[in-house]
Amino acid sequence: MSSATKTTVFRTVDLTKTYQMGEVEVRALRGVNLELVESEFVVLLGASGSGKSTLLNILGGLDTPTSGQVFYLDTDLTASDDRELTRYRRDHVGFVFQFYNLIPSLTARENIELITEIAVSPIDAMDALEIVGLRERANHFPAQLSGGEQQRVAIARAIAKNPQVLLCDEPTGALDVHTGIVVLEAIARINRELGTTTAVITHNASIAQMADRVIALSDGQIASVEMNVSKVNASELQW
Ligand SMILES: Nc1ncnc2c1ncn2[C@@H]1O[C@H](COP(=O)(O)OP(=O)(O)OP(=O)(O)O)[C@@H](O)[C@H]1O
Repeated sequence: MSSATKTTVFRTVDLTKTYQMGEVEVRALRGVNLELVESEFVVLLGASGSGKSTLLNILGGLDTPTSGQVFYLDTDLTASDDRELTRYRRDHVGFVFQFYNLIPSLTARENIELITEIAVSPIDAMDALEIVGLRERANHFPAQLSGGEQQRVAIARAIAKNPQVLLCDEPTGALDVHTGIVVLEAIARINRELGTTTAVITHNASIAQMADRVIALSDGQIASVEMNVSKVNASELQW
C-alpha cells in the first residue's frame, strides 16, 4: 500500500512552541507542518536544540504547543483538556526514553503488567517480552539485567498496551553500538509485525537508514524530509 492511501495518524499545522525564560524567548518550534501515516517508521534527526524532543512530546500529549494544531487521527489534541490528553497518552501512545525508568523492586514481567492491568486492549506481558527477545528474563529484576536488556523491557512495556504509536527519544543514547543495534532491531520488529507507527529521535545519522522517512529539524523548523528507497536492517548498521 503506498503512503498516499494510508491513514494519516498525526498532522501538525503551523506548530510553534515558545518558552519564556525570564526576558528571553526560546523559540523551540517555529511553524512545523508534518504528517505521519499509519505503520510508518520515521527517524527525526537534528542538532541538539533543534526542537526534536519538543515536537515528539507535543505529538505524545506530554506538552502543548504555543500555537498551531496537532491532530491525532480526527482528534485535535490542541483542543483537548488535561484529562483528555492523559487518556490519549494512556490509550494510544507508547513512550521510550533514553533512560529506562523501570521500577527496581518489580521484575521485568511485573513492570510490564503494571501497564497492561490498566490498558484497554493490552498484549500479554510475556508476548511483549517475546517480541523484544527477553521471554526467558521475565522474572529478573532490573538490576539483574544489562542496560540494553533494561531498555528492551522498557520497549516491551511501551508496546504491551498495544499503542497505535511508539515515540522513542534517543532510545540508544545510553548504549554501546552492539547493544544499541539489538534495541533498534526490537523497535523495527514491533513496527513491522504490529504495524505500530514509530518515530525515533536520534543524533545518529546512520540510524536514519532504517527508516521509511527521515525528517531533519533545524532551528525549530523542518529542514528536509527524505524517503528511503530501501531500508537497511538494524543488524547492518555501523557507527
Ligand atoms: N522546558 C523548557 N524551558 C525552556 N526552554 C526549553 C525547554 N525545553 C526545551 N527548551 C529549549 O527549546 C529548544 C529545543 O529543545 P529540544 O529539547 O526540543 O531540542 P532537541 O532537538 O530535542 O535537543 P537534544 O538533541 O539536545 O535533546 C532548545 O533551545 C531548548 O533549550
